This record gives sequence, structure tokens and C-alpha cells, in this order.
Amino acid sequence: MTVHTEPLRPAGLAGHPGAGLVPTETPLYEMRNICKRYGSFTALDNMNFHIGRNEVVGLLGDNGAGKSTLVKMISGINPPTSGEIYVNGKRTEIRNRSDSEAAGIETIYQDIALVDSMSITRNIFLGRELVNRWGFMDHRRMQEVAIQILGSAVQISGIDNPDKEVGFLSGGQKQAVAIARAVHFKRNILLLDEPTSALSVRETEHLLAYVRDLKREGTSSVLVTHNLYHAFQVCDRFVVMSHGTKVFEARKEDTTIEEVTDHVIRT
Ligand SMILES: Nc1ncnc2c1ncn2[C@@H]1O[C@H](COP(=O)(O)OP(=O)(O)OP(=O)(O)O)[C@@H](O)[C@H]1O
Repeated sequence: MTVHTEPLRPAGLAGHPGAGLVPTETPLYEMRNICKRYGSFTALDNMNFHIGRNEVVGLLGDNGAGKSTLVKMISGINPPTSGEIYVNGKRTEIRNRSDSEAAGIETIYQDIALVDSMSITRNIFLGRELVNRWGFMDHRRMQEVAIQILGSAVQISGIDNPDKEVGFLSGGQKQAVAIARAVHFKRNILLLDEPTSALSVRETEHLLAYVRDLKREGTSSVLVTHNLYHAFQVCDRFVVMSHGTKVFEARKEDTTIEEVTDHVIRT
């Protein structure tokens, strides 16, 4: 881990409110002094946030804290009102999904963006279909690849048939398809917004194990969750938000679940 251990100063005090832990190595992704306003309402207020290499960041906070707003900003569907974004240390404009995909970012939302009436294969390749040399969709190749990635990457039962319509899958199986897509397209940042809310206990364990595996393979993740036990199973660093700003940040080895809980409920 490559961040200073300087604790976050409480917002409103002298120093650098909201700055938190400062990366010492160029992060994969960094937002600096980000603000997001909806009319007169400020959803994100001078937010600093980064995603390091080979790390899982837990983004925590009570309802309405601004977690989803932040994740949507990273994924490009909710551009900032002001502030700067850096990808691999380079100032970058991320104003839509194509920008974030180009930056290697994939998002798995609470309500996963899959098309229920399409097969697993079509969903994996949605918008990035493989074509043959005549420019037509190459169904056979897509199916072969789908079988390969479902067999290797995603070990959630019941999704061995890539022709199955996604509408017939459980919440966990849909998550698995979304993850398979992320893995296949070699994202280096995976955003998971409340990914376990629709999952069984077993599926949740699979998903968390999978996030750990991905980290080993070089994909960093941001996990938004209300479940601190899940967060403590996989996250290397915790960021607690309240009212659109960062109120606590610590590496796992420097904090406890009690301390993090305290910051989440106190705010
Ligand atoms: N499009 C929008 N227009 C106006 N206000 C918005 C919009 N989107 C979000 N907000 C407001 O921004 C604040 C932060 O919302 P956000 O969804 O980011 O919170 P959250 O931390 O993800 O909460 P939860 O845990 O309940 O999902 C809330 O007060 C919300 O009402």
C-alpha cells in the first residue's frame, strides 16, 4: 500500500478538510476538489478521492451521503460541476460512459444495466459486438468466448448456458454476467454500487471472493456498501462520506470496524 498514514482532519478544522490520505504513488484514478451541484443543492462538496493500484476502496456513509453521486461521476454518467479528474496521473475529462470505458472503468450498479430480453452472450458483448470480416455480428465467436469466460471467471452456478435470457437469472447471476463483461473487456477499475443487495449469502461470498481475485489480477475496485462486514472482508481502505464530503478515511490496518461504524452513524 502506498499512501501516507496521516489521519483525516475533521472537516471544518484547520489544515486540508476532506483531503484525507494522500497517495504517494500515481493513482489509477484521482478526483481533486470535485463539486457537484444540482441547482442550489450541493451533492459533492470539494471532494478528493483516489483509487490506487491493486486496491479495493470501501465507500461508506449513510443514505444520501453522496456515494452513488461519486460513483456515477467516476463512471462518467454524472460529470462534475467543477474540479479535476486524473487517470494515471493525466488530467482527463470523463463526461460520459465512453470516456470512462476508454479509461478502463466498468460499473456494476444496484440495478444492473443488462437487457433482460437478451441472452447472456449478447449482454456480455452489448455495444461491443464481435463482427466477422463482412461486418456482420459473429454470434458463434461471441458464444465461444462467452462459454470460456463463464467457465473460468464467474463461478456462480446456473449460468453455464450462454443462450439463456438474462431475464431468467437471479440477482447474483446477473451480477456475475456484469462482472464477466468487466473481466472480458479488461477493465482496470471496477465500480460496485451496493452489489450484494440482491444476493444470497452464498452469492455474496462468491462476489467478495471474486473482488479479491480481481485485485490479484490487477483490477482495483470501489465497493459501495452499507454492510461493513462485507467491506471489512475485502477492502484495503475505507472512505466515509457525509453530506457530500469525506469525513473519515483510513487504511484497514489502521482502523477497526467499530471506528468506521462510529463514523458512519455519527455523521
Ligand atoms: N439528479 C439529482 N438531482 C437532485 N438531487 C440529487 C440527484 N441525485 C442525487 N441527488 C441528491 O444528492 C444527495 C446524495 O445522493 P446519493 O444517491 O449520491 O447518496 P448515497 O450516499 O448514494 O445514498 P444511498 O446510500 O441512499 O444510495 C441526496 O440528497 C440526493 O437526494
